[in-house]
Amino acid sequence: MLAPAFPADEAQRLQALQALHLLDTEAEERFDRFTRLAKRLFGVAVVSVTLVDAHRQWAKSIQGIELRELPRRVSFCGHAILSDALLLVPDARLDERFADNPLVTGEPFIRFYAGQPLRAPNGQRIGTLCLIDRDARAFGDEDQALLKDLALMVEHEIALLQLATVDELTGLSNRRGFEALARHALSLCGRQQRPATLLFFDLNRFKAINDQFGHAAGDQALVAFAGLLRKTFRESDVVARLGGDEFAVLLSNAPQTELAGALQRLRDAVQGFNSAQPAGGWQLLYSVGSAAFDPARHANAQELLNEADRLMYEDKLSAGRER
Ligand SMILES: Nc1nc2c(ncn2[C@@H]2O[C@H](COP(=O)(O)OP(=O)(O)OP(=O)(O)O)[C@@H](O)[C@H]2O)c(=O)[nH]1
Repeated sequence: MLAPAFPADEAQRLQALQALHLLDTEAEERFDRFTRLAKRLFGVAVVSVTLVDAHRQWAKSIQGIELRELPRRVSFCGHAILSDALLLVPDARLDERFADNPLVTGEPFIRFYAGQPLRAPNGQRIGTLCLIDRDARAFGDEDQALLKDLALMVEHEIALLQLATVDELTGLSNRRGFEALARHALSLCGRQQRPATLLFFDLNRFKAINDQFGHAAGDQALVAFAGLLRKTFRESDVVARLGGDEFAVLLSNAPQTELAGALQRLRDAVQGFNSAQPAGGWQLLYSVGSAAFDPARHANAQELLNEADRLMYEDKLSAGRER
């Protein structure tokens, strides 16, 4: 058996995959309708929209078998993402890469495999739309063209999803993206009894930046603040622009001590940014409210958000009084 190689740009590939926030999410009709359709069109045993993660492949949508996750080592799709072309294996027993693969010699006894790579909006190959069957079979030009078309439609769906959940200006999650990710993170923290904290940020005197320096400068300030948030918090924290000059960060599994450290790092980073601004230029100022998640008090992410918003407002009032 030949374990799949790692693409030369694996780090960027994984980054593109993670930015989509699709891994370990619930099944969704928008993808299931494609796998159902493909299963009917091609008459194969299994169809999957598979994502190839660092050490595993994970199915966002799968029909025909309950097998959501497999080690990347034995993955057919791991091979398919190494090129833009369809990977066609008419009979796995006759292919030295797969003949003694445990998925061929044992359950589910794969014989036929066809995997069309799926690309993220930035072009990185993140997974496949793939067909699997327990019988060897031919797959002619027409079938190949049809599978490619379906894969393009799945890519389109992924791009739409990204448009709907990502803030175009800053590249952070937007409010809708934040709500989906926060729901997921909070239910995990609730179940595992791990702490989670929500930070609500609002820029101070932001309107003045727009008024004095123009809208483009206002946009730059939003992008700069987003960059500082991203740099300060962990990859696993949810960082979002909720709208206008409002931002939120959800830290999961972070004890209060770590929170204080992160807030201090942000203050330092913002101060560093401001002192590097030209004299007479605009400055980044912000207020922040922090609310610890308590499943007994917060029924959902919105209630946690409301509390953090209220505390942010108190912070803003006291900053105003100081001025
Ligand atoms: N440049 C730019 N401005 C925006 C964008 N979205 C919202 N705004 C502006 O952001 C401003 C937000 O207003 P406020 O929240 O009152 O701003 P503020 O001056 O920070 O007020 P305080 O929070 O009380 O200090 C409004 O003038 C909006 O027009 C954007 O994407 N780009």
